[in-house]
Amino acid sequence: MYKLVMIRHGQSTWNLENRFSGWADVDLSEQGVAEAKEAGRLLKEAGFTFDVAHTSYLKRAVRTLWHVQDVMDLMWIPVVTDWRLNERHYGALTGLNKAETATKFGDDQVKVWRRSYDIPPPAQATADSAPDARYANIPVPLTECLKDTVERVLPYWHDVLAPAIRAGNNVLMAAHGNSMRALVKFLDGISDDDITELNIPNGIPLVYEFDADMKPVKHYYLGDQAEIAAKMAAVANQGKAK
Ligand SMILES: O=C(O)[C@@H](CO)OP(=O)(O)O
Repeated sequence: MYKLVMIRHGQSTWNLENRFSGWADVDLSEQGVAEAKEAGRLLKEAGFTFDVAHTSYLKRAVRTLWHVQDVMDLMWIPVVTDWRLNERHYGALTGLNKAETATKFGDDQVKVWRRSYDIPPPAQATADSAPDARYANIPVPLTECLKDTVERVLPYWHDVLAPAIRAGNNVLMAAHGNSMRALVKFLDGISDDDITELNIPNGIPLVYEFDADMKPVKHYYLGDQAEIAAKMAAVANQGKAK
């Protein structure tokens, strides 16, 4: 049985403040650290182990991975970081409070920006003025819709993750709400309309099992299912005016 375990980072400081994060490199909150450790505990308890881990260039995902590795006593495994697992770029919304943005533009508009498949948030006027060495050789976007994110995440799946899993490696991927939505959309064949209702909770391991053709046969979240459902609903509600 081939498996992939994905995990969205634990709560970040900007999740806590309810701000659009995108490519802003914000760290985990105290709760986020606790969620990451608990994810490691659940994975260990359920008997998982990993040969390699993949994560983004953003510290909230990297640090989540570190905590999981630490709790699982797997700090020695190879870790690959890649910008293609980054969160969706939130354009000009980056840093804004989600509820305040909904008060200003309406819940429906914010839902379009957060969850529609092919309508991007307004673009940043210009690229960030301070060049960041990690992005020196990549096409940094000024905004992204989920479709744009799919277009960078899927090559990573086909060229890197799927071959590694198919070769017999136990792979762990620590990433973000929307880079995971991009991969899940593909794996589960979710339509452009239905993907608008999918929300990924922070810090909960999501296990995918595949057949020999790498077609998903089963997926499930590890942990208390009622708590997970509540966390997913909370993510959906972040974009509503208070
Ligand atoms: O702010 C973001 O970058 C993402 C994930 O935290 O938020 P949303 O759930 O609104 O897409």
